[in-house]
Amino acid sequence: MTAIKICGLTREEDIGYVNQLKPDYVGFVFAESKRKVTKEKAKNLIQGLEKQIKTVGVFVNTSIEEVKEIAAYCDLDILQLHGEENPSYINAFSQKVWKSFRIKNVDGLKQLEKYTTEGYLLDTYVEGAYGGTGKTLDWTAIAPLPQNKPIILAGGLTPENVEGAVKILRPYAVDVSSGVESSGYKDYEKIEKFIRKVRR
Ligand SMILES: O=C(O)c1ccccc1N[C@@H]1O[C@H](COP(=O)(O)O)[C@@H](O)[C@H]1O
Repeated sequence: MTAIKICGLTREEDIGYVNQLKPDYVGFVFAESKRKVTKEKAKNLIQGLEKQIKTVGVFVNTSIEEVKEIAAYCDLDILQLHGEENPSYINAFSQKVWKSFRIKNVDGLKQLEKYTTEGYLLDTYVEGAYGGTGKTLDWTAIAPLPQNKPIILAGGLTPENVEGAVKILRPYAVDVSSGVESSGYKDYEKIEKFIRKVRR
């Protein structure tokens, strides 16, 4: 079954939503973003999270020392590196790493070959932005995905389009932030629908 990550949790309400709906992973953004949380806030939210839900910290070109400090402080399970981190950078951590790749077209998939990592996250290339844009990839243009790598599909997924994306690309996991928000906050109904569409 395709795993699900709900990214960009910022409030105690959000923790209540995911504890009920049980995605496999939830994400906390430590990079510059409208969803950015401090390590203290993230730790506090994580303390209220059901133990079976894995935690992912999202970082963009942060120093190794700072990522290590936040990961240990919040006891993160996975580090999602969403900037220009190079292949040697990702070997610095004891946690599992998901490296993000911003994809313009099928040629963008060549970047994955340079990295050996636990997960390969594909996000839509948007000029001047690192992620969380809500912009959708052209999935048919990048199909079929490399079968020898765990791919996490991200970028503009919504409760309406996720089923089609999974059918076309069969990723290991799907990752959503903007598509399950209303007025800038996580929306219970949208998260419920997103998870139902993936798992049915
Ligand atoms: O969510 C953010 O604000 C963010 C900021 C900087 C880097 C990554 C970010 N989020 C990740 O972006 C993708 C796509 O999100 P969306 O569904 O298109 O909004 C996803 O992997 C988020 O984890």
